[in-house]
Amino acid sequence: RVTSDPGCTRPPPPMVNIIALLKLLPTLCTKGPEVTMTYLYNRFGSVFTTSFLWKRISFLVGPEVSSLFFQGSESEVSQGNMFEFTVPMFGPENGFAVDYSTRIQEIHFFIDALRPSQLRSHVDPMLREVEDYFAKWGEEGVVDLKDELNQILMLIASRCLLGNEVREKLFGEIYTLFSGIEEGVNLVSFMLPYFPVPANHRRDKARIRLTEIVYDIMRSRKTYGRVEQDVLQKLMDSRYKDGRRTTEAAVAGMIIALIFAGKHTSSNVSTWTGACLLTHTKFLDVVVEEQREIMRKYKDKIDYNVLSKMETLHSSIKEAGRMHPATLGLIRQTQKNITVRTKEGTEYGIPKGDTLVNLVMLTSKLSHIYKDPEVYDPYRFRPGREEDKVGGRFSYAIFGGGSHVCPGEAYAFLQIKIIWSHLLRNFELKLTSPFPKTDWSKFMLEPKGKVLVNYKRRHLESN
Ligand code: HEM
Repeated sequence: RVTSDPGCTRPPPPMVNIIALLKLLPTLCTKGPEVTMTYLYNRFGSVFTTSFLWKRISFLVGPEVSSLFFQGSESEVSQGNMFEFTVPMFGPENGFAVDYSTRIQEIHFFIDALRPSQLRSHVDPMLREVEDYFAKWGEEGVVDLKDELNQILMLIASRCLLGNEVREKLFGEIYTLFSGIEEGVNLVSFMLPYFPVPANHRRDKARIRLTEIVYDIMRSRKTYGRVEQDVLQKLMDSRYKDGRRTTEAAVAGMIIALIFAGKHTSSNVSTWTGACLLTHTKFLDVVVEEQREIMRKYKDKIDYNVLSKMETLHSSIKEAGRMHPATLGLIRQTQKNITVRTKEGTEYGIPKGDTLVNLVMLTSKLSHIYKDPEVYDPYRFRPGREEDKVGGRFSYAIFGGGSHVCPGEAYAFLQIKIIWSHLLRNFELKLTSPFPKTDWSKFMLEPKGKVLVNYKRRHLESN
C-alpha cells in the first residue's frame, strides 16, 4: 500500500550507499542489471533508495508497493519531464510537448482507437499482411526470426495504423524514416534532446519528412472525402473535450508515437514467444494441437472470435512477456512526500522529488506470486491457477498499469496471435542458434544477436 504523507514522517527506505554500489559494479558488468537488482532486493527488501550523482532514486518491487505508482494522481506521482526526449521525436503539438490535460485526452483517443470493438476490423488486413509476407519464404530455409518479425510488424503497423496509402506506396521510405526517428533513443539525446549531435540531426530530419507524408495523406483524404478504417482516421476524427478537432500536427505526432510505442515491444515479445516455444516442446505441441482443434471447428477461417479461442497461444505469449519484459523498470517522479507500506507492514517515507523506478522485471519473478518463476510455464495463467490474479493487482505489469496502462495491449496480442497461428499452421520450426540472452545495451530490451530459425513448409492437418 502506498499513500501520500505531507510531513514525510515515516523513516526513509534502506539506503544503498555508494560503497555498496561500487562493490556491485563487477556483478553489473558480468551478470547484468537483473541479477544486480535482484541482489539488492534480496538484501534490502521491496523498497530501497540509492543516490546517483545529484539524483535520489527509490526502487519498488512487487504489487504490494506499487498502487500509488500506477494509480496515483499527477499531483502525487507523475511522469515528470523524464520523457522530454520524445518531444523532438513526436513533434511539438502532442505527448510531452503539451499540458497534462491535453496529453490525457490524447491517451483517451488511443484507448478509443485501439479498444477491442475497434480491433475486429483490423483482423483481415493483419491476416493479409501475414499471409503475403510468409508466402515469400521458400520451401525451407534459415531466417533471423527477430528481423523477420520486426519487418512483418512494421508492415502491419503501416497498414492498420497509418493506412493503405502508406502501405501501398511508401512502405520502404517509412521504414527508413522510422529508423531515423529511433536515432533519438540514446543516452545523449535522453539527457540533451536538442544537442547538435548527428543522431539528433537525423532524428529531426526523419520526423519532418514523416510528418509531411502524414500531412499529405490527411489532406488528400479530406479533399476527396475518403474515410478509412485505420487508426490515423480515428485520430483525425477525434475531438478534445471542448469540441476542438485534433490538429494535423497533433495527429502526425500521435501516430508516430503509437507506431514507436508498439514496434519494438511487439517484435520483442513475439520473438521471445518463438524462442520459448521452440525450446519447450511440451508447450509447442500443445499450441500446435490447439490450432488443430480450432481448424477442426472453424476450418481455415480466422476472425476475431476464432483468435479469442487460442487460449494456450495467448498464455504462451503472455508468459514470454513475463519472463522477458521490454524494460527492467518503469519510471515516475514523486510530486509529494509519499508513504509506502511493504507486504510485511513496514512503512517508509519517500520524499518529494525522488525518481521512482518500479522494477516490473523483478515483480514478474517473485516466488511468492509465481511458482518456479524461472520456468517457462504458460499454464500458470490457466483458470484454477491464474497466478497473476491471485498475486493481486499489478502482479503482471508488463503492460504497465493504472492511469498509464498500455492502450495497445489488445492490439499487440491480436497481431502476435495472428502471426504465430500462421507460423504454427504452415511451418515446422527449429531454433538453430542458442537460446538468446537479453541485450542490455538497448534502451528497449531485446533478444541479443540473431535468433536463427530453420523452417520447413507444412500444412497442418486438422485430423
Ligand atoms: C507486447 C507489446 C507491448 C508491450 C510489452 C507494451 C508495454 C507498455 C508499457 C509497460 C507501458 C507503460 C509505460 C509506463 O507506465 O511508463 C506502455 C504504454 C504505452 N503503450 Fe504499450 N506495449 C506494447 C504494445 C503497444 C502497442 C502495439 C501500442 C500501440 C499500437 C502501444 C502503445 C502504448 C502507448 C501509447 C503507451 C503510453 C500510455 C500512457 O502514457 O498513458 N503499446 N506500453
